[in-house]
Amino acid sequence: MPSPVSISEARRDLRRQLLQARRAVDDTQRDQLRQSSERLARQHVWLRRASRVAAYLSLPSEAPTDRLLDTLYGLGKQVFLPRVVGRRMYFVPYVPGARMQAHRLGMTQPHGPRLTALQLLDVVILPLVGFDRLGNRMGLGGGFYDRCFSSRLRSSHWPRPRLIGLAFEAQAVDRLPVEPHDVPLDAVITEQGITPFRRSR
Ligand SMILES: Nc1nc2c(c(=O)[nH]1)N(C=O)[C@@H](CNc1ccc(C(=O)N[C@@H](CCC(=O)O)C(=O)O)cc1)CN2
Ligand SMILES: Nc1ncnc2c1ncn2[C@@H]1O[C@H](COP(=O)(O)OP(=O)(O)OP(=O)(O)O)[C@@H](O)[C@H]1O
Repeated sequence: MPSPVSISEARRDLRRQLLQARRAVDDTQRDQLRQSSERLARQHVWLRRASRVAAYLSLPSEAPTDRLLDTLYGLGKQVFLPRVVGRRMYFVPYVPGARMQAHRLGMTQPHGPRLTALQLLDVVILPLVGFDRLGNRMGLGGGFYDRCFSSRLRSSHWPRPRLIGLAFEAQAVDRLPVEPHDVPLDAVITEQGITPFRRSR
């Protein structure tokens, strides 16, 4: 059994490799992911039935959300974006064209009223650094999504929100080393389509 220190070290090494793989993705794959996410926003039952969906404003190397945000908004859904303040993350409404605030690491974040109950969200689209075939995820290492959805680890039944990662196939690995606080995904969307994970079907 590896010690917790070696798990977090293994995650750090893997994070570095996966960030490199993400930066190497070409424009064709980026466009394929834009198309795939738009199609799924229109057709997949979890998104079709959703009224409130949270996503994120993508950084240049991340899985792009521009088309997805436009599509969801155009379909009349209430769309939300994450806002990080200190160690906490919460969600505020997405308003196209609204002024954003510069944040660390080149991220921008919206202002706005905070959504108080996370169960009001039907779907959350998460940015990923990597994911594995069991639905484990890796982010930038801030633990923001893990802390936000940590109560999910203690409940056997959690219908909402569905947690869907958005990533390129190049970000997939067979198995990620996981720590007890890591909150798994219900599905991942890549340029090849959507893959639901077993416990969520
Ligand atoms: N586009 C996008 N938006 C996003 C995320 C994301 O991954 N992508 N997030 C996904 O989480 C949240 C913001 N995540 C952040 C993650 C790290 C740091 C940061 O400043 N990290 C420090 C070290 C952190 C520490 O050690 O505590 C740094 O790298 O200098 C800031 C925001 C919400 N919005
Ligand atoms: N529920 C929690 N309570 C307290 N600390 C937590 C919790 N979840 C994660 N953390 C802390 O956050 C840090 C991030 O760990 P991890 O490598 O899992 O990040 P990540 O999954 O890549 O990040 P993110 O969730 O932002 O995408 C760790 O140092 C961990 O101790």
